[in-house]
Amino acid sequence: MRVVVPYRVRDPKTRLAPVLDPEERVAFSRAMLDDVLAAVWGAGRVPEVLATEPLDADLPDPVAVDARPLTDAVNAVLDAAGEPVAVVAADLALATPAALARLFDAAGEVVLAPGRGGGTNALLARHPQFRVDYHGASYRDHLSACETIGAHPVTVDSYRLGTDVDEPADLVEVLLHGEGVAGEWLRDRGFVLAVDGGRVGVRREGE
Ligand SMILES: Nc1nc2c(ncn2[C@@H]2O[C@H](COP(=O)(O)OP(=O)(O)OP(=O)(O)O)[C@@H](O)[C@H]2O)c(=O)[nH]1
Ligand SMILES: C[C@H](OP(=O)(O)O)C(=O)O
Repeated sequence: MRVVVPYRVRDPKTRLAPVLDPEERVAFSRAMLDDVLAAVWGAGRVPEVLATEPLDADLPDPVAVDARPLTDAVNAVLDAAGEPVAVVAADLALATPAALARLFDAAGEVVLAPGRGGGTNALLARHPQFRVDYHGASYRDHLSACETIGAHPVTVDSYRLGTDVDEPADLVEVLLHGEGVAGEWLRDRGFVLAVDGGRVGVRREGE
């Protein structure tokens, strides 16, 4: 089984622009990538980064470069793989080896780990005809794709795999549940939990 981690190098995490400047979004995105890669290694697998352009820093992991949009780049891997392929998003800052093992070890022709808001945060394609269709309600689209090819989808119900960091509100989860460098990165830059009555958010000290 291969494990592919797609990663958008330039101008990542634009939905975090309200709280991070462009340079910070690059650095935070990279911290989350490092956490995901460490979790894949910890699960006993070798992660293959699928980057939109060459990464400027050396990585112990194989890096392939494909500038095509996410869906096309991942489907090109599936077209050529000839073996099961897991795809794990690089913004799963809560991913742990144990959480990923639930995906990697799950039985099924197509295993899906949905994210909040309808996305597909991670998947494992064993069925040779399965192809991805990311963005929008991709989880629903992937279920439909399974029906079209006659594959039985299995869903991994995981809080850690279900938490992709897209919006400022998601930073709460990283501060509370992250076990890697992304949480440290936020704390080092003054991000703290802000509890106001029944609401939990984040604020940046000094702001
Ligand atoms: N290889 C590749 N990876 C991508 C591409 N778009 C997104 N990704 C990665 O896929 C994961 C989920 O995508 P998004 O949540 O949309 O990440 P993003 O595009 O940086 O975030 P936004 O700018 O807020 O949409 C992230 O880890 C991205 O790095 C792409 O076009 N190619
Ligand atoms: C990869 C994509 O992420 P989103 O754009 O939904 O955050 C998806 O989950 O389909």
